[in-house]
Amino acid sequence: KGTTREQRALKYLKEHARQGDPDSVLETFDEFCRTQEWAMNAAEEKGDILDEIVRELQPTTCLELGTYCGYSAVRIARNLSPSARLITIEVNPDYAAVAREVVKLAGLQDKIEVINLDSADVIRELKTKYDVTKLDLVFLDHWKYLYIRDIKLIEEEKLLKKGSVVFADNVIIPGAPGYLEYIRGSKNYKSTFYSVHFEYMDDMKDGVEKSVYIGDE
Ligand SMILES: COCc1ccccc1-c1cc(O)c2[nH]cnc(=O)c2c1
Ligand SMILES: [Mg+2]
Repeated sequence: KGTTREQRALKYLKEHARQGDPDSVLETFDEFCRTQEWAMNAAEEKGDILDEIVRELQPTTCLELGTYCGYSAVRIARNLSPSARLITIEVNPDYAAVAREVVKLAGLQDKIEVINLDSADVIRELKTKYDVTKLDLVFLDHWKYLYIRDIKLIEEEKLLKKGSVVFADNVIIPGAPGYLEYIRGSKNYKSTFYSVHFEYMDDMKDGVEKSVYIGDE
C-alpha cells in the first residue's frame, strides 16, 4: 500500500481522535490496535501501571527511551504538572516523524520533546545540552539489549537521585535478561516485577519492572 503501519495509525488518529485531547488520542490508538492493526504501545495493564507511577511520583523531568509513535509519551505527559517535561528519544526517523504528529494531535508539544538520535549520544548531553540536572522518571522501552547500556550510562552521568524511578517494559517478551540481572543485583535499586498481559493480546503474558533508585546521589 506504500504506507507504513505507523502512517496508517496516524491517519486513523487524525480522522477519529479529538484534536488537543490526550485521552481521546490514547483511546483512539487503542481502538486502532484492537480493531485494525496491532502496534507495540505500552498500553492497557502496562499503561495503567505507568499512569499510577506518574500520578504518585509527580515527576518534573522524565526521560523515555523508545518513542515509537508517541503513545506512552502522551500517556506520561497527560499526567504531568504544568512545568514538568518529558524528553523522549527515538532512533528511527520514520517513527520519530509520526510521534511528533501524535504529540501535536494530543496538544502536548509544549511538554514533550521528541529527539531523533541514538539514546546513548543524548544521555551524554542531557546536562550540558538539554538543561537536565536530575531525572525523576526513566521509561525504558527501546531495544532490549540497550537497557543495560543506557542505565549504566545514566548512572555514570549521575542523573538519578534518591526516589527516581526506572520503569522497564518487555522484561519477559522480548525479554531483557541482562538488564533484570543487573538491576535486581544492584544495591542502588529496590525493584518490583509486575506480571502483565502483552499489549492488545489477552492470551499472552509479559512483564514490567519498576526500580526505585536508593543509591548515593
Ligand atoms: C516490533 O516487535 C514487536 C514485538 C513482537 C513480538 C514480541 C514483542 C514485540 C515488542 C513489544 C514491545 O512492547 C516493544 N517495545 C519496544 N520496542 C520493541 O522493539 C518492542 C517489541
Ligand atoms: Mg514495549
